[in-house]
Amino acid sequence: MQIAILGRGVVGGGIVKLIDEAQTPLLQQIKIKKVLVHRSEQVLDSRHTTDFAEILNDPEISVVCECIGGLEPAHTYVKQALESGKHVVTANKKMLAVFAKELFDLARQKQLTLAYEASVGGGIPWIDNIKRIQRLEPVTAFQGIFNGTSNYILSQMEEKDLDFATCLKSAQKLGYAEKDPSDDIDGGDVCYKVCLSALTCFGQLADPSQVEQWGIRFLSQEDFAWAKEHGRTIKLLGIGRREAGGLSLQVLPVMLKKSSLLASVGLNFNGLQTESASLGQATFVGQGAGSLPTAHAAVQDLLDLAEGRGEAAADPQPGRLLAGPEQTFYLRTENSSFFAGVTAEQISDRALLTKKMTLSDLSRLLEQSGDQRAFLAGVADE
Ligand SMILES: NC(=O)C1=CN([C@@H]2O[C@H](COP(=O)(O)OP(=O)(O)OC[C@H]3O[C@@H](n4cnc5c(N)ncnc54)[C@H](OP(=O)(O)O)[C@@H]3O)[C@@H](O)[C@H]2O)C=CC1
Ligand SMILES: N[C@@H](CC=O)C(=O)O
Repeated sequence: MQIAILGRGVVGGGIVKLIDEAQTPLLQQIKIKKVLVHRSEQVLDSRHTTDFAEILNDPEISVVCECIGGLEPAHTYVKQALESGKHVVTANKKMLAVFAKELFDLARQKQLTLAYEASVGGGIPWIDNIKRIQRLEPVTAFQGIFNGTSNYILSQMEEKDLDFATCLKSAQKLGYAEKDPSDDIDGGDVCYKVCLSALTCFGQLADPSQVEQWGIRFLSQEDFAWAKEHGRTIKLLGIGRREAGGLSLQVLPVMLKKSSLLASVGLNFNGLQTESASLGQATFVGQGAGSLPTAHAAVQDLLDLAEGRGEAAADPQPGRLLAGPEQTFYLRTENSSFFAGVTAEQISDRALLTKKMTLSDLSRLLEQSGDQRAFLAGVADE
C-alpha cells in the first residue's frame, strides 16, 4: 500500500519514523511514496514535495494521511483526496469536527474510509474501542481528560507549584500543544474531540461553536489551594450524554475527588471513559499527545486499510444540543457580589460555591457580570 503524508511536523514526522523503521511484516507493506512539506528548503529528497497535485494525481497513492493541522488547506486537501478516490487518515480534530458533515458524506458516497483515531485521545485506541462496545450495545455517555497540554499544565502546577506560563511553555517544547495553544487552554481542542466522540458514540453531529466550553486560561494557584484543602484536584473534562431528543455536550474544568480514577491521570496522559449497559463504566488511559503515541494511532488506521479493514463512513444525523445537568460550581470572580442570588457558600471575597444550576445558566450570568477573567469549575459529586 503506497501512501502520502501531508505535513512532517510532530505527528507527521512520527508517522514517517514508525513506517521507515517498520518492525512488523504488516507495517513493512506500507510505503511512503510522498511527504508534503511547506517550503522548498524542507524538500530533503525526491520523496518530499511542496506540490499537493503530485500526490493527488498519482494513481499509486491510495491513502492520504493528513497531519498539517488547522482548517485550510487541510480541509481542501482532504476533500480533494476523497474526490480523487483516495482513503484518508487524519489527526486533525479541528478540521474534521468543523467539516464533518461534508467529509463523511463525501467519503460515504465514494465508498472510502475516513479514519480519525489519532484525532481524539492521541495514542489511546478510543474510536476503535467505542466501535467495539457498539457491537453489543449503545454507548450512553462518555467523559474524560481529552487534552494532553492542559493536563500537563494542571499536573505540573499542582505537583511542582509552577506557574501557568512556565508549564505551557514546557508543553509546547514537548510537542503537545497546538500551533496556537489557545485551543488547548480555552477548551476548543476538547470541544472538537467531544464532537467527534459524540459522532462516534451517538451518531449525532454537533456544531462545535454551539458547545458550552470553559477552559483553564484563568486558573490560579488559589483555585488549587481550595481543591487541595477539600481533597480534590482540577481536571479539564469533556462530557457527552445521549438524552431523549438530543445530546448534551460540555467542556469545563472539574474539581474531582482525589480518590477518583481520572484524578490520577497526569502529565500528557488522557483518561477517557464510556458508559454502556452491560460493560458499565470503562476507562481508557494513555498518552493523549506527543509525536510517537499519536503517530501510533494514525499508523493503526493505516494498518487497518493495509489489511483491507477500512470502514465505510458513518451517516451522522444532526444532533440537538440540550442543557447539561444541574450541579454545584466553584467560581472565582472579581465581581462576586453579582452572584449573591446563586451563592450557596462564600469561600473568600472572590471565590464561592454556587447553588445547583446548569452550566448554561452560570455562563449567562458570567456574561452579564462582565467578568471575562473568571475561573469556574464543576464540583463533582464523586
Ligand atoms: N502534537 C500532538 O501531540 C497531536 C497533534 N494532533 C493533530 O495533528 C495535527 C498536526 O499536529 P502537529 O504535528 O503537532 O503540528 P506541527 O505544527 O508540528 O506539524 C504540522 C506540519 O505541517 C506543515 N504544514 C503546514 N502547512 C502546510 C502546507 N500547506 N503544506 C505542507 N505542510 C504544511 C508544518 O510545516 P511548517 O512548520 O513549516 O509550517 C508542520 O511541519 C494537528 O491537527 C493536531 O491537532 C493530534 C493528536 C496529537
Ligand atoms: N494539543 C493536543 C494534541 C493532541 O490532540 C493536546 O494537547 O491534547
